[in-house]
Amino acid sequence: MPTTTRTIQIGSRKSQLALVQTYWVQAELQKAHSDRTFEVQTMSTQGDKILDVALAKIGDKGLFTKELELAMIEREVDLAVHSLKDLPTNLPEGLMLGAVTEREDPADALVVHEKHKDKQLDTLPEGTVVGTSSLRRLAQLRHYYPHLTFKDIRGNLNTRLQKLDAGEFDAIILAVAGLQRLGMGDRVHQIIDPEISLHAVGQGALGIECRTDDPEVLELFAPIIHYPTTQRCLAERSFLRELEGGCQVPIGVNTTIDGDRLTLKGIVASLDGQTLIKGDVTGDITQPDAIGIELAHQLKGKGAQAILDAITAEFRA
Ligand SMILES: NCc1[nH]cc(CCC(=O)O)c1CC(=O)O
Repeated sequence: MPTTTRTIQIGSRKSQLALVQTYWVQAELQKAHSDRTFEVQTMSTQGDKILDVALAKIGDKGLFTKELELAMIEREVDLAVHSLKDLPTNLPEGLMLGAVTEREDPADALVVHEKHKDKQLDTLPEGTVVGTSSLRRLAQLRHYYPHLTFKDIRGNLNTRLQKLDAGEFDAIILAVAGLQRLGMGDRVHQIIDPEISLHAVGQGALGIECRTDDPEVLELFAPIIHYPTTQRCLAERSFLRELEGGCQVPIGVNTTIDGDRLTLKGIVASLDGQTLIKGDVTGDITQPDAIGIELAHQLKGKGAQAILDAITAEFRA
């Protein structure tokens, strides 16, 4: 009689979005492995605690993941569910990206105050105040809509929506996926065309992090891994890693699959929105890392490094 089957502990941030995502993974794992028990443990991360400083200034590397990673290394939890976009491309020694689940729409959305409900990005009036904390969104939108005024906004999704509805902002930019997962898909006013703004690396996908030395846990992921999403996200993450950028640099991507070919489009933008360096690479879907590296080299050849160096210098100052 197997009376000592190990209970699998899942770590999660406490934000509403993190909890929805974690409970979804817990339920999927439970469905696939009815003989096992999965428990959720929640914890606050640095990124949840520091709310008064612009994200770009505190340096984002692992801001939302560090406490969870420590808990995994100390074996208090066995896996952690992240918005893949918040998971750094280089993980601590002993931890790995064990699974990527099926992606939601990875695009960004315009969400507007009621008074602008008949407007779109290109019809919002001069001086409209648009809230975003993402340099990537800022740089790309500034390029195409220089008449808009961009202002930093922090806090979880609900806080941001409250600030918008209270009139602190005329509009805000959020990930479509986050709104959909929280059952607020009706707040998506306009899905931003990838021709205007490329999304963040890993946006819309969940990444499950675990210990490299725990095959028992790794095996549990097989039924919830989504292969096309995984290959797309591995290419996106390889591109970002090669450019040595975190999620708070103006780097955007878009990936598509056609048969066994994967196309990765990428952009590196200057903060003022003046310079956009774009490119794309198509390769074999089984070689996502090589595709990402090739695109990074292509964009560096077109001047991307100078933009990234200037941004690093600005935020160190
Ligand atoms: N940086 C915060 C964050 N991390 C993941 C999401 C949304 C869901 C996702 O992209 O998977 C968001 C909010 C947002 O960017 O609007």
